Amino acid sequence: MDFTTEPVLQVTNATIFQGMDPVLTDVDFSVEQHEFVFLIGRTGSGKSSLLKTLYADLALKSGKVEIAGFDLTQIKTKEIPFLRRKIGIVFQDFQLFSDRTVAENLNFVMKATGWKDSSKIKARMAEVLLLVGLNNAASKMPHQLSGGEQQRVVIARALLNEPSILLADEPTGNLDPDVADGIFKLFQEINKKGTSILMATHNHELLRKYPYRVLKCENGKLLDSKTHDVSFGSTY
Ligand SMILES: Nc1ncnc2c1ncn2[C@@H]1O[C@H](COP(=O)(O)OP(=O)(O)OP(=O)(O)O)[C@@H](O)[C@H]1O
Repeated sequence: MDFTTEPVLQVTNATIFQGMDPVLTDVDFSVEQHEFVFLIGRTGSGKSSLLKTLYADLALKSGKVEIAGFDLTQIKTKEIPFLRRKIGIVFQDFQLFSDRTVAENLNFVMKATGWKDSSKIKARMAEVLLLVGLNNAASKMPHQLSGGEQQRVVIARALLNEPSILLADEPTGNLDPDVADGIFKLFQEINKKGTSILMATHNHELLRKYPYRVLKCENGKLLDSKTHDVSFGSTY
């Protein structure tokens, strides 16, 4: 557990690029430890591009980003796996291997992130599966699980290394409303235990129901509900 009061994420005067094209300019915001923040905006407005920049999938070419103790202006390719140990990622592009059991999926990530002791691996695996309410799923194949259960495994996987922040891109996107609600509540529980969450969503219901801070991508800028009047009516 980190007892400092530094923000877990600080973005200063950054430009977010896709190739040569700037998607968002003058991006300035920080996320404090324990904060839950929604990221909204129309399709194509730059939410995924911003999140991808934060976990160093897109290069930071301009401005400064400090996240989970890493400075992305200075980060070297070989350091990126260490960064990703401290950031939990729940993204459409980070799906489960369909030909491996849940335990094998988790084991793969643990091995890739430096876990060696098999009893510790087993214990941590059991812990994260319990946390997401799937204590009996270790030996199941992904196709034996519902969409919501698979998403819970993805979340369990993101939690393996006790990240200080979770980045989630539309984590409830393809789920029935009831199942989506359960997944959202799981994010809230994780947040209450101390992990910051930055979640991109198009789900108006969530925004209306939960008055968390909102960052909105609009016209190439990032608006912050802390300092702007951010609308999230049906028009975005
Ligand atoms: N791989 C890519 N190569 C080039 N341009 C891209 C790529 N991915 C996205 N873009 C462009 O970058 C801009 C921002 O897209 P991005 O995916 O970040 O938006 P988004 O807000 O996440 O959208 P959505 O809500 O549909 O997921 C768009 O103009 C998009 O066409």
